[in-house]
Amino acid sequence: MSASTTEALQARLREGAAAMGLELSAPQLAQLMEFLALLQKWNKVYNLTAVRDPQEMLTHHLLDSLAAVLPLRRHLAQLAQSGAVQGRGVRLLDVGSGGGLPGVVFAICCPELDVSCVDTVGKKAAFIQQAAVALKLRNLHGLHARVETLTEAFDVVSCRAFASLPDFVVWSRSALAAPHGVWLAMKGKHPADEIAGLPADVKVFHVEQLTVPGLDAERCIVWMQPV
Ligand SMILES: C[S@@+](CC[C@H](N)C(=O)[O-])C[C@H]1O[C@@H](n2cnc3c(N)ncnc32)[C@H](O)[C@@H]1O
Repeated sequence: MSASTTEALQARLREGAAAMGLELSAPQLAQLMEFLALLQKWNKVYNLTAVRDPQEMLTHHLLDSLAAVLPLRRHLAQLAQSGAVQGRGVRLLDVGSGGGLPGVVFAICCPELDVSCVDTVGKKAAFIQQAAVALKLRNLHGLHARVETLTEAFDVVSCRAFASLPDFVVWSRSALAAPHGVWLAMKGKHPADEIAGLPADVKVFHVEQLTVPGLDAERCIVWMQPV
């Protein structure tokens, strides 16, 4: 990327974050830009995303993932207040993370959170490990596994563009900490049919509309918990 392209992207990132009311430090903005460059550089090798244009990567991947950060920060604050995770850090599992979306963005924007990105494709998990080293993110880990095989307990289990809500919760249930664990599913338009197909012991407690600057599309988070 040329210096002028990088500058223009950086300005759009800063403006997008500000439009969402998201406070990011200068080092966090720099890490997000570096992550974008890594995605661009390694996409051909690792086949991380079908999106190739850096401008589009910024809106469709970075800003789209950033839209979930304020809701996530709010949930982390509630979790801390509840005392459910006293004496340890909060752990998040990003399922089918691919090139690290939204997991890497969460790890950058929430340094107190320990983020594991799981994917069945080994080279994608390897890319996450490589990104953790390059971006000096000690709170980021790449796991090469099928989510169904995980048994470690995570306080938040997220996904974006992964599977239907019923498949997501059934496949990742063994990785959700009881009783306080929640699922955070990033979706397009309100997925009423998928919600209707959820197992009876999973409750949707909030469908949160999101606005992504520069993206003319419906977005929401479906928050769920076991009952
Ligand atoms: C469409 S991609 C989405 C990637 C990323 N979350 C994003 O928003 O760009 C779905 C990813 O899920 C992974 N995947 C599919 N089944 C899986 C499973 N059972 N466990 C873990 N990862 C899985 C695939 O390898 C793929 O990388």
